[in-house]
Amino acid sequence: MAIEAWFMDESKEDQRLPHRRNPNEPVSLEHLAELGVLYWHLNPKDYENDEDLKKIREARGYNYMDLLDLCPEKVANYEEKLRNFYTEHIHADEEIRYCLEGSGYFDVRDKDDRWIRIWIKGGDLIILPAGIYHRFTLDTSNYVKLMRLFLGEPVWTAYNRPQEDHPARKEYIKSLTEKVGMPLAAH
Ligand SMILES: CSCCC(=O)C(=O)O
Ligand SMILES: [Fe+2]
Repeated sequence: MAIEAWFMDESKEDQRLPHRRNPNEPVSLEHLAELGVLYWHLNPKDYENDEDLKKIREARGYNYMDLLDLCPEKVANYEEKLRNFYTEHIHADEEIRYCLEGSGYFDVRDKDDRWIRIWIKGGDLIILPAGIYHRFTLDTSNYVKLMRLFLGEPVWTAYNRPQEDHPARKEYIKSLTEKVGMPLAAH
């Protein structure tokens, strides 16, 4: 089972609705990989003893881990946090999120600045590269439990758009043009 992703419509309706275009315009995992977005599906049941998760963490150096249970009872300044999550931003580092329960939407910008909506459910682990514009919202189920992973001391600082001069943004743009430029360089 893989995640589902699609190009968003332009409607300003409730952010927790799917916002699919009509007809639906799906986005493949390959397209996401071109943007530097990586994905795994794991078994979230016994995550503390999961060998697959352990391998990914070891391979990528994710020594830090914590859990974020996104519900009003467990999160201080819940509404404000949700507002910040849905404000378009970048980070200086990767954003790594593993969905253990519930579901939600990660929106990322593609090369042409279109929003792609990625529907995360239990078992989905995604990595957003440093410097990619993105945001997050709960869906209509209104609940998600996420594991946050990080390499080293965690830094959660969000830099809201525009950030064209931020080193991570410049580095990300460069990584995209390098990927696109490769076939041309062969001539
Ligand atoms: C709820 S995790 C995703 C939100 C986000 O983009 C962030 O924490 O930076
Ligand atoms: Fe983020």
